[in-house]
Formats: sequence, structure tokens, C-alpha cells
Amino acid sequence: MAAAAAAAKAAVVLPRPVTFVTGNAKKLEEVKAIIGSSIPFKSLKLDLPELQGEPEDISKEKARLAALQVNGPVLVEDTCLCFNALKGLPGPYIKWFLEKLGHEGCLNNLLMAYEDKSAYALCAFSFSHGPGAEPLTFLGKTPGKIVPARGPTDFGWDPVFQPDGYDQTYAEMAKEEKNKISHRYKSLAMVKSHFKEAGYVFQTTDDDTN
Ligand SMILES: O=P(O)(O)OP(=O)(O)OP(=O)(O)OC[C@H]1O[C@@H](n2cnc3c(O)ncnc32)[C@H](O)[C@@H]1O
Ligand SMILES: [Mg+2]
Repeated sequence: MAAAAAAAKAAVVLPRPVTFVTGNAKKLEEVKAIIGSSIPFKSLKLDLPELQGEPEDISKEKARLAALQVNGPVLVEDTCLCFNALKGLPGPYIKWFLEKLGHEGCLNNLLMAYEDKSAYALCAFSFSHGPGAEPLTFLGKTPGKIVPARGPTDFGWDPVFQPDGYDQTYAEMAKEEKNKISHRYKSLAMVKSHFKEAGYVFQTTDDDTN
């Protein structure tokens, strides 16, 4: 009885299902596959402006902006590809490096001068209860190395990132396989645990469809 009362008291009621805000359709595909039905969420396609700085700060600021736009609870994420030889760069700026230089130019030639081709993929999910609420951030990291491009080229730097312990690049792996070991999977595992522990209750309205 006492435990049930404590649980009921701890439940935080949020105004509607959480909205995952991203401009990237491939991210959304993976997030849907990984979250499944464990968190009720809908999505909004929006390319939010991004701060410069540390991944965690960039992600938190995206969540603050997204919460203002949505006027409700939001999830966002920022993804980095970090080269150890370059002390973590390009990191959060990988999108622009990739767009300007491509797989070979950017990701392989940048490391030409270094023996160390090791890298890590980092995903920073942030969750905000709504406008004005301080976002919580969850970091997931998968180590690997940068290799000449192999596999389909439909998602970012997947063809040049080979996770440690695998002889395939992310792009060559089956989607289900990537989604079991990826930076995104690890970060979302923490998000899911947080939701489970927090026991959020979402009020839904007729407008809240997935
Ligand atoms: O709207 P947002 O969510 O910000 O989407 P975005 O595409 O701008 O994404 P980021 O700002 O996080 O930039 C990350 C870059 O890395 C790419 N990327 C993200 N996740 C990836 C993954 O799992 N595998 C390969 N490339 C990925 C993505 O396409 C971008 O070029
Ligand atoms: Mg972005």
C-alpha cells in the first residue's frame, strides 16, 4: 500500500506524448525501430539551429529550442563522429565535413597523416519536459575505426565506420545488427531506463497521433 502510494506520488504527469524532433529521416527510422512501443512518441521534422561546443551542450540547447517550438515534452539528439588522432574532431561538426568533403576526402584523407585510425560514434539524446525545463542528457558511445567506404551510402558516414569487434562497416551490417550495438541504441537504452524509473504519465488528446 505504502509502495503504491509512493509510486503514485512520484509519477510526473506530462501534457502529451513526447515529440522526437529531427530533420533527419534516417535517424527517425532507427529511433522508431529501437524505441518500439516502450515510449509513446510522435515525431516532428524540423532542422533546429545548432550551437557550437561540446556535444552535451549542443544537444541540451537543441532540446530547449525544440521544447519552445512544440510547447511540450521533447526528445532530440545530436550525433558526433570523433577521431582520436584529432582529439575528438570533427565530432559535432561531422555533418558539414561530410557534406563538403565526402567519405574519401573528409573521413579517410583527414586521417592520412596519422597511423591511428580509431574513432568513436557518439549520440547525445536530450529530453525536456517542456519550455523552461532543464533538459536531461544521455550519452551513448560505440568505438571503432575509420576505413575506406564499404556498403550502401544512404545514411551519413555509415560506410566508413567499422565498429570494434566487427569486420563490417555500419553500412554493411543488417539494420537490426547496427541497432543492437550502435551509439544511438546505447543512448536510447539510457533514455528508456530513465522513462521506466521516472514513470511519466502522458495525458493524450485526440490530436496526439503517432
Ligand atoms: O535534425 P538533426 O537531428 O540535427 O539531424 P542532422 O542530420 O542535422 O544530424 P546531426 O546534427 O546530429 O549531425 C550528424 C551527422 O551525422 C550523420 N549521422 C547521424 N547519425 C548517423 C549514423 O547512425 N550513421 C551515420 N551517419 C549518421 C547525419 O546524417 C549528419 O550528417
Ligand atoms: Mg543537425
